[in-house]
Amino acid sequence: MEKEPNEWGPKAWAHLSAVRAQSPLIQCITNYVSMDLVANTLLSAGASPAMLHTIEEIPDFTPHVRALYVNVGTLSANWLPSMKAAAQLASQLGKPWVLDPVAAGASGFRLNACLELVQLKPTVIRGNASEIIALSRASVGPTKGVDSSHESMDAMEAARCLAEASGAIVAVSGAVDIVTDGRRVVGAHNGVPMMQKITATGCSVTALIAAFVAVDPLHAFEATASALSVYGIAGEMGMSMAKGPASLRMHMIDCLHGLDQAALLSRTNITALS
Ligand SMILES: Nc1ncnc2c1ncn2[C@@H]1O[C@H](COP(=O)(O)OP(=O)(O)OP(=O)(O)O)[C@@H](O)[C@H]1O
Ligand SMILES: Cc1ncsc1CCO
Ligand SMILES: [Mg+2]
Repeated sequence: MEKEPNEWGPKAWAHLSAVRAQSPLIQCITNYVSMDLVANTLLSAGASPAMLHTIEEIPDFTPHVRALYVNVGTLSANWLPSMKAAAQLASQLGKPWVLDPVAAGASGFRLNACLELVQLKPTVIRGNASEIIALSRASVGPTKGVDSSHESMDAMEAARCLAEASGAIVAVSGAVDIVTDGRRVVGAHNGVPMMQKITATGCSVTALIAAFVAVDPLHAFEATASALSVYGIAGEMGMSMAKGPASLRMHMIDCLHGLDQAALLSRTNITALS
């Protein structure tokens, strides 16, 4: 899609600059597969990651973080109480927290856990299309007008309903990343398909959303779209040097770290979808 110059480039630059200037501390309760890439993505963006998940540490540590990230990728029964305790504390303290409902529909246990976490008022929920459709169906029932066989259209409607019902900003990643608050819908058109061939790029962009929301908690919708676009730009720039997924992973971290204002302004591609 043709890129439209609009106010989003300067917004995304302001968010990335604020993360670099403030280095917000982000607590990550994430899956074993993603821990390394999530921490390195946050560091390369200028944020400060801390992978603490033991329930005994939450009362001391969570009050000091700027945002919390919860990801259910390798969920087990003994981790769920930590996730819920940290989310509840973040909500009580007015700190933003972001949920990644990995494989939400894979089992009853996982779906129930995600529904319980949604009850604790995440600021943002980011998943792929099937995760958001599964979570939305389980929370609000089948979405109306789902006569489309096009997954991204279904996902947009599911995201809108989930956002309305939960009060969260909902983001769906894909060829075009969709972001909605239940009323507004924007699409972030950056990124390359090869990003899907690296495990935990989705987990990592959700962590980046947490860092962007940490520095602009009153504009979580804008911060979420900015983070998705910035991560996509790192993918595009990294792809020009990559030989395959493994080198793309490395180049994405380098490009996120080195991303300058000119490249970001010329590449940010966020448009209204409604
Ligand atoms: N077809 C595509 N074209 C461009 N970018 C894409 C495409 N598909 C995904 N992406 C980008 O890849 C990143 C990961 O999104 P994806 O939808 O693969 O997440 P995910 O399924 O949750 O991944 P994981 O669970 O492995 O972390 C996002 O930044 C998204 O914008
Ligand atoms: C592969 C995988 N399995 C559980 S979590 C995870 C990382 C991507 O979400
Ligand atoms: Mg995922």
